[in-house]
Amino acid sequence: MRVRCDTTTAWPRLHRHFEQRGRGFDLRQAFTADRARFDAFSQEAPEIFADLSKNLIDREAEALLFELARECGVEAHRDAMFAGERINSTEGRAVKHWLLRAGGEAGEGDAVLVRQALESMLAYAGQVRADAAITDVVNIGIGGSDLGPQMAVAALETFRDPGKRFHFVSNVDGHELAGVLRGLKAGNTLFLVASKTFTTLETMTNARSARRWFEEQGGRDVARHFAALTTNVEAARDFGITSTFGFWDWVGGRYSLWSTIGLPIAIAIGAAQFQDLLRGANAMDAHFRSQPLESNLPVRLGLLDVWYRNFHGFTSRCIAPYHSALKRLPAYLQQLEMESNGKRVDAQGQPLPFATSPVLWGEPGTNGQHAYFQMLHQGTDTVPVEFIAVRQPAHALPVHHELLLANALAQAQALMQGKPDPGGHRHFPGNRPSTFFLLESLTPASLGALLALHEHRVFVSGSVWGIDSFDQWGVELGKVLAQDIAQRFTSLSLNGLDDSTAGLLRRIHPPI
Ligand SMILES: O=P(O)(O)OC[C@H]1O[C@H](O)[C@H](O)[C@@H](O)[C@@H]1O
Repeated sequence: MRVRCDTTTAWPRLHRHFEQRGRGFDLRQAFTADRARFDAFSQEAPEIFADLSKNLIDREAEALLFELARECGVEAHRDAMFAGERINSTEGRAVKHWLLRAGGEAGEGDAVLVRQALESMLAYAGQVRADAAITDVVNIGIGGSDLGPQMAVAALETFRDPGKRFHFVSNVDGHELAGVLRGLKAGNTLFLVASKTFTTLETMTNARSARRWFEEQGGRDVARHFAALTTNVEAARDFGITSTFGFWDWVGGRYSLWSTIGLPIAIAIGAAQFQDLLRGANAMDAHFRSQPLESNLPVRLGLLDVWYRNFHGFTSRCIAPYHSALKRLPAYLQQLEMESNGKRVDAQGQPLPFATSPVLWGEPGTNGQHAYFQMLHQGTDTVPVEFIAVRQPAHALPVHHELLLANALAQAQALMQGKPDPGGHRHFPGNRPSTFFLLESLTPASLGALLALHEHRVFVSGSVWGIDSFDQWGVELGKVLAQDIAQRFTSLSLNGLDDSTAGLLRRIHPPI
């Protein structure tokens, strides 16, 4: 039974605790008063060590948050997801992306389908890897059919087949596709058309243009040069693609990199490494399913997110990966969190009287330090920062890695400690919160664990808020209106349009 957070007994107690101890909380004093704070607020999880101690939270608040989670039924909700119940209630669907990485276990039903789909995808990836004529792989997809694979292929660059280049075309903006096509030869290119629904305007437009280009370039064998990754295999066949790799409606788009949507990753890193990616995620699934709330990293993070959003009132979170290969991680996490929890009603459609998803944003460090960290240190808003650092570099350049890690540590330290200066401009208030994630090295397994950690953390806050984290109705209206406006380019009609849209359209398309 799901219980919305604001109807629990823990909720008003958290409010009271925040007024008494949370609002004026001082990190520096907290460390002085509690020599065990680092240990109490550190958490080991598969592949990841997390230091939560530099956050504006005390043990009492965290204890109340665990009570909140219990009252909200977060554990039962989690178990319902892992039992395959239709917890995506507004779409009437189960949520089983975790099954895609449950690997190897004897199973039946969907588990068998998963294994077959994975085997055929990995076999195909192997063929492509062995095919020296294919030098360029172009993934055409958007949203979940782009962000996950693009992020992972970049993150795992050191594991990549050096004989192939990877391109990601997502935008309907023809500049993107045209720019990629310019450098390609039809005979050496494999296009992967990635779309869960196989109806998405951007992807279908790009796929049609890619096929036209392929034919115009004298490309023949469409079967060899195009593959489709989709739940709508029939539509892919109608499009003329015979190499199709299916998945299921119980895999949400933003949770789909573990499915056949992960084919570009599998081509890039090979079957064994792709299996490691799944294994790492699976280890985090096991942690999330089995650890008591008090030592459960996704739970601790998800509850901290609730504490910050609903009590401290923080509106955003900065993602600072101190690893340049994680450059697409902030964009990936934006979709994961903001599309999942950017909701203003609960699962029953009732308006929520409290805030939900924060804004996520960020860039790799140290670059961000020379751009917007000014605001993080001295701006008027408090923005919790999440550092992601990797202990072992994958290069042999001396000096760089120590400097990189020193900077990550120093920024977290500076945010917390601050620096008094009566002069004003040089004053750093400090007491600015951060979380520090440390991976031993950036591998398929640690990446898998990091991503699953974030999936489950988003699950936890969404669960406390009582929302359906697995639908995305908010993306529909713009799609419908875009079709209407696109038709006006030929109908030349402004009927029924608001004055601003009509005025702009007249400027863009003068005959209207
Ligand atoms: O994979 P597709 O069906 O093409 O969907 C691609 C993306 O577009 C949709 O509008 C949703 O906002 C995303 O959740 C989805 O990942």
